[in-house]
Amino acid sequence: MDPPKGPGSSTQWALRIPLVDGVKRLTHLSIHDTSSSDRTTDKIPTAKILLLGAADSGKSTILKQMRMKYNVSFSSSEIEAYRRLAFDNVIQGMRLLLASLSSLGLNLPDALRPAEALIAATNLRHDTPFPADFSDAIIALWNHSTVQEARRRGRETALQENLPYLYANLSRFFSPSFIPTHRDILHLHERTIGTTETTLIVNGMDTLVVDVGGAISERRKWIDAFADLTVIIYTVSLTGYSRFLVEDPFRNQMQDSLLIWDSICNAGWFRRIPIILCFTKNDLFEQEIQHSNVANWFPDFQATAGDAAARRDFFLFEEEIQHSDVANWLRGFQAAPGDTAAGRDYFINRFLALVKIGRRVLDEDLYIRVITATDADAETMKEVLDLAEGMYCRVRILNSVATRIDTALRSPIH
Ligand SMILES: Nc1nc2c(ncn2[C@@H]2O[C@H](COP(=O)(O)OP(=O)(O)OP(=O)(O)O)[C@@H](O)[C@H]2O)c(=O)[nH]1
Ligand SMILES: [Mg+2]
Repeated sequence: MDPPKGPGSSTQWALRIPLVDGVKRLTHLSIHDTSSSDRTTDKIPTAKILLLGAADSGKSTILKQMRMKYNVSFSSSEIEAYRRLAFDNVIQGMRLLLASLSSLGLNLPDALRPAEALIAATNLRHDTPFPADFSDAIIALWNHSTVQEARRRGRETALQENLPYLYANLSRFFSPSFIPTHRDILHLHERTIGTTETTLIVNGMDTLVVDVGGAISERRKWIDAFADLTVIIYTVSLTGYSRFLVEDPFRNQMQDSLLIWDSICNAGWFRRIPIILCFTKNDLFEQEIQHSNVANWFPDFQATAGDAAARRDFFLFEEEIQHSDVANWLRGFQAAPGDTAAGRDYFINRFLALVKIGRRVLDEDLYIRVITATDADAETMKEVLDLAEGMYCRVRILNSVATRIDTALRSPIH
């Protein structure tokens, strides 16, 4: 019987040589590695999923969704850490807003100066509720028209995007009995430093999920996570088209993500590794595009109908995708400023255009999904997790083939 095709094909398996140290290995699973002494028939295989993408693109949020799906519950110390993170996100967000006022040519009225001073330097101590006297101060600041103007222009100052959610839930946060819900946890932001590894048990199989920090200074560490991959989820924030990097106020987030994608999608290293190209923040994008025209940032936005048709023709030439919904993604369009579908199509098209001819086939080793990563109930989010799970399962099937071959080789010949 032939081994299954795809990410677990025997050729690729044979090529899974460890390239760097520090992560769990799959080498003992190689069906070509019959000399390996530690290979036993009862070893449980490890699939490895890598979350890649620029900062703030939703990698850790997808990891949280995976933890929730596969019942890796949050410990009480993690919940407490998230509670304090909620406070930090609320206060830090307001401090950033206030700090941005002068660069935006705005002034805080004197009446709000005491409130500004109150929140200037505070952290929440372990197991203490949000300080009650902060509540009025922070609400007064948030509701003021100057602060709201700064929030609306937050893209100019790389302001965190979770503030509307946090401030809409403020009264609950200030309750002394506040415990963050899963939904809160999905909306909280903590920059990932270095690499985190989480093991999930998916259908009885260990699945290692590696989440990296997307900030520029973190990217040189990525290489340590590149060995033995089963699947990559590459995240792109759709709202990044009108925003700049926190570390570099002159670098557009979407352009930055396109640059990274260019090197990832065509890299020989990842040649046989399936990629789920995941466009996140669809909910925020739908709001953003209403008042921030894509063409202001990407001037060729209006003139892509011909390109879209050309890309579609190219992909449809691939035999495997007769049935695909690529046409939906890549149809020609007359883009209008607030046209959400046209905006999404445009960016998907920009990413596809970087895939070199013959490198990847849609719906076989390149999957494109648009999601709201903070929405655990959304079908699109569930679909991404199911898609990834399908890929771990292919590894499982391959391992059972490998195990059977191994058992056969070890059996005495009668
Ligand atoms: N509304 C909304 N917020 C999102 C979405 N995806 C991510 N976020 C929020 O964006 C912020 C950043 O998300 P993270 O998952 O921490 O981003 P990351 O890619 O891990 O960022 P780094 O660790 O810095 O590389 C968090 O506050 C998330 O809640 C989405 O689809 N919709
Ligand atoms: Mg992260």
